[in-house]
Amino acid sequence: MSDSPLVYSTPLRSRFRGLTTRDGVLLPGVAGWGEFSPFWDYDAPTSLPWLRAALETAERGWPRPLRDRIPVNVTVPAVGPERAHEIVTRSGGCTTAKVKVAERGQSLREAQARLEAVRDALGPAGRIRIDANAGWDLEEALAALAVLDRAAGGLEYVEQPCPSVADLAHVRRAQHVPVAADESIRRAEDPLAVKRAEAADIVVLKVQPLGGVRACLDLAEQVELPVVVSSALESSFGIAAGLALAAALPELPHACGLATVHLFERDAATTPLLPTDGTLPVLGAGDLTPREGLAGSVDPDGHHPGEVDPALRRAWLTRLQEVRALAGEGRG
Ligand SMILES: O=C(O)CCC(=O)c1ccccc1C(=O)O
Ligand SMILES: [Mg+2]
Repeated sequence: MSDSPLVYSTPLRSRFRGLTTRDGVLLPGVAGWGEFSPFWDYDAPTSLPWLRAALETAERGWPRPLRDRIPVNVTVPAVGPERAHEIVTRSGGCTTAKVKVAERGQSLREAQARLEAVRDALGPAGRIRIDANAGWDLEEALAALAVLDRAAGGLEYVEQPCPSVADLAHVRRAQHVPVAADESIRRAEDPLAVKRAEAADIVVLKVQPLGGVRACLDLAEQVELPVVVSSALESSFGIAAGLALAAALPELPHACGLATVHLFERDAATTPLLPTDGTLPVLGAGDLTPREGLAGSVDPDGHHPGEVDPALRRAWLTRLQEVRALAGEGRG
């Protein structure tokens, strides 16, 4: 195993979270390669749990799994109905779809058409959940949910309809679609506020933003609500950590949001974690191998003709150093 960090970078097949590319670092360790890929708009303190998660994977590995395959949802970005239909049809057998709604600059009609297309592709037995990424106020959420629940032929749940915990609680009481909390957990000072306010039926947990598999297991135990493990739009290395969490949870009643590697044009691993029969396999921390292209072989002139822009590679190594320095302070 190489002993220096590797940087990956890939175009996305569809715009996602306003992004058209995704990149990150793989950190080597005795247990395997850990992914560190905080979004570029996150500062060093916000990126600290992401580093803890990467170091857990690289140095310690993961707790013992209780299951060996994890049911996953196909993730449908805020695309047009034809593309949405195609994504679901080519999902690798997923019977649950998670559809992005409340996209800035789009109308409710566009979300409605997307949901109709997804229902058509899934058939009547499929499950459909939506993610509004906190894009609605309370009034908009209630109006949109009535329309979208009908367009989807029934919703499994709505993820983060509104920004505030108080509004999540209100949405939950005012209509029948169950509510899942995402940003209210991973971006909150106090992730247990959701539980105290009875603001959600389900919590979405993400390994990197929440500081690792073990930190998420602790949180799941405290919050006492069903968990859906989801991706932070990571390469297969980050996804494998999510699968390890899903595999270690005492109960897993819902499909997880870990089938996002299809959104990458190039994964960072030699064997991408794409679903078959609607599930992904649970791996060990050392089971994935970085693709050759990431290393960027050094030619005799000292140039790096690898696929990753040298300036991007330097930017990641600088960022890694910054967050590592912060982690060191915390310990001292
Ligand atoms: O849950 C999924 O199916 C995919 C993951 C996903 O939607 C996501 C990916 C990156 C950043 C935020 C989110 C989100 O759930 O809001
Ligand atoms: Mg979400």
